[in-house]
Amino acid sequence: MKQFLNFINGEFVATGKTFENRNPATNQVIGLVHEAGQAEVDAAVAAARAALKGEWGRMSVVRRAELLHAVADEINRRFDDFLEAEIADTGKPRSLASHVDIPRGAANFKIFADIVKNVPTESFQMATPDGGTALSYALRTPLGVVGVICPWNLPLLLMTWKVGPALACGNTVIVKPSEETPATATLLGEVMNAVGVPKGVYQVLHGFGPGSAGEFITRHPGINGITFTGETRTGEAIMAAAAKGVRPVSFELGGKNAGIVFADADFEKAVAGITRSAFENCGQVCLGTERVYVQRPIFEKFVAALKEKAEGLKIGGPDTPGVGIGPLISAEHKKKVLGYYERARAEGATIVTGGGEPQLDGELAHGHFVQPTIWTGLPETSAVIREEIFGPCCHIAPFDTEEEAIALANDTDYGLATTVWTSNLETAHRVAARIDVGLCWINSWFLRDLRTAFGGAKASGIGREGGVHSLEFYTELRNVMVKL
Ligand SMILES: NC(=O)c1ccc[n+]([C@@H]2O[C@H](COP(=O)([O-])OP(=O)(O)OC[C@H]3O[C@@H](n4cnc5c(N)ncnc54)[C@H](O)[C@@H]3O)[C@@H](O)[C@H]2O)c1
Ligand SMILES: O=C/C=C/C=C(\O)C(=O)O
Repeated sequence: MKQFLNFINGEFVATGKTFENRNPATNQVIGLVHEAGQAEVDAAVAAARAALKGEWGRMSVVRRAELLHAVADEINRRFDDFLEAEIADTGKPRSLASHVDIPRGAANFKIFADIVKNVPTESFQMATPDGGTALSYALRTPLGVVGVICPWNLPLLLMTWKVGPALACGNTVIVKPSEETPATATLLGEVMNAVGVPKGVYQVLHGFGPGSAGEFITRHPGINGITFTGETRTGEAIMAAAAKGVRPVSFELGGKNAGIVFADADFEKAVAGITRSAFENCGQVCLGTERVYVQRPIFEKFVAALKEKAEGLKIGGPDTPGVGIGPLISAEHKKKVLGYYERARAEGATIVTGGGEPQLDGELAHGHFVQPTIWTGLPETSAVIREEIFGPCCHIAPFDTEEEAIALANDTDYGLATTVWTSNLETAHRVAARIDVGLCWINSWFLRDLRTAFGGAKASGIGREGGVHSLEFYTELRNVMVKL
């Protein structure tokens, strides 16, 4: 049985207190994960602190950048190892993991290795009251030891999206992968050792949230900042933990994203785009669309077209030929999603397609599969329209005017992402300027320029990461004033 060990101070550490890791496509146990306790967290914080005082803390930004490029190159050299690990942990289609998850795992190190070398800091000259002059300049210094708490939907991508800039800025990191997906974060420990990243710089502690490694990390006084991606309510708990010691937090949280399709949109592109945003990764993407608003003249045609697309998605495991949609991450999450399917039925939704479980056989018979599902006819107050489901489902409603579409899209506690489809650029820019989100895609979805600001407004997050924005969180900025 494969053992997923903690990675502390350059060593892989068993604790003997283990929990099962299962493949979501088969529900088979694929390994045992060694849960870290307070002692392991204390040891990791001490090692991270020592690394800051040692070779890593003295390292030039150019050398740090070289090491991060070497990490990216080693991920690419071991591409298949990371691919197999991610697929086993998530059950997602091989094509998705090989085109999105693993390539971004490497790219997230390269982009920040380059940014951190080339972004200047400010400097000013001033006339002083005594008739002299003064010069001020800014210095960026590392935040220190950063806690990185990760979700299970894009395990390597989302973990390295935080670790990349944190290390580029000279911090050390203690990573707590989701209990559902321990594999790629653990494998990255081998990469760090192989390329020569000093011990204690990158560490991995396995476990859960409350009463386990997650909480122990976020409450530890030796942690100087916390970056977290996960559910909004978890963010609230972590924010409370970070309050003691006034530690800064960077949050990427939940969403209930709208897709707005105007009658003048390129119809086929809009259908394809909403299909991806509703069903990719089995709907387990924070940026995904669970609320679709379609201008009335094309509403019926659009519903029929999305139904056809959803029913054309082949449900299966990572290597099922032509697979279009894989499993949900766990039996618990499947129960949650099916609960919403039932609530929609109970609230009188028109079930355009789906609403239940597919029948798969062989090794997939016990996987956590659900049908891609589309509803219409519910009021905006219904649970499936108010609450994040995080599954392959969406509700479609008609609208008449631009004003109405904006009001519908904004009527949510979340503010993460919107995707807008129109051929009128004036409409596109007007709508983008009035939607209360961190990310607005026009005639596209999940198109990513890593230099841009990424994050959510309202209950979807705190702060922005990406490009130079990551430096704002992962460094302290000191102003030095020199009297001349
Ligand atoms: N905004 C984004 O960029 C983004 C990206 C991916 C996922 N998400 C969100 O993440 C959620 C799905 O991921 P999930 O189910 O893993 O989220 P989750 O909040 O259940 O767990 C995320 C991580 O937090 C840990 N955790 C839980 N409680 C904790 C606590 N009290 N203290 C410290 N750590 C704790 C978990 O062990 C896990 O590692 C969805 O809501 C999705 O919208 C957001
Ligand atoms: O599920 C959420 C996806 C988040 C994606 C990113 O953070 C990214 O593309 O950098």
